[in-house]
Amino acid sequence: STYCKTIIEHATAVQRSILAVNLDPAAEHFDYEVMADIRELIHLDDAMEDEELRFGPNGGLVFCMEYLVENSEWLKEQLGEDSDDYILFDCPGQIELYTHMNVMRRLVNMLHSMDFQVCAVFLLDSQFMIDASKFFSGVMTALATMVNLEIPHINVLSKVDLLDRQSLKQLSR
Ligand SMILES: Nc1nc2c(ncn2[C@@H]2O[C@H](COP(=O)(O)OP(=O)(O)OP(=O)(O)O)[C@@H](O)[C@H]2O)c(=O)[nH]1
Repeated sequence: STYCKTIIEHATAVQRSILAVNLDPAAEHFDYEVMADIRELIHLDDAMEDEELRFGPNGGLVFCMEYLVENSEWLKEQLGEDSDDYILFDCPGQIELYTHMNVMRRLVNMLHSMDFQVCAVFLLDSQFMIDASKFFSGVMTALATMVNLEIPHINVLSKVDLLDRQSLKQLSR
């Protein structure tokens, strides 16, 4: 969400129009306007509070994303027909959606079928880069996501500003 906010602010400063869509059914707040919000279709609470479904947070989130893909007409309607749009989709953070499930891949396929050119921007906490086991975990997670989604993919290190001097040295190394 911070990435989306920052890019939208940058776009405004350079007089480009970038739209945003919230695809996180559990989002509590974000500091930018969206053209569509999955929570209007389904909210995580709907899946967790339903007497029949009785999902926990993870199962509920997967259910919501599958519900979105199965109700693709809703998203198509929200996105409209303007082919020049540049749209940021703020996606949920649960990593299994990207590494070994196919729901986000199905979402990508759906966007492709609507003639969107889709690029993944993978945010990785820079803390992951300064410790050997976390480094491998972060790199392998990014790789699994690339293999799973099969689209152009940009890895972005976030929270670099929070690293201390020692960690920054480690990061450059
Ligand atoms: N200092 C600093 N804080 C950051 C940075 N990126 C994110 N944060 C903070 O980290 C917290 C989580 O960031 P979000 O952008 O909400 O992360 P998210 O992945 O959208 O979170 P979910 O809603 O769980 O999907 C917020 O308090 C942000 O202000 C960064 O680059 N530097």
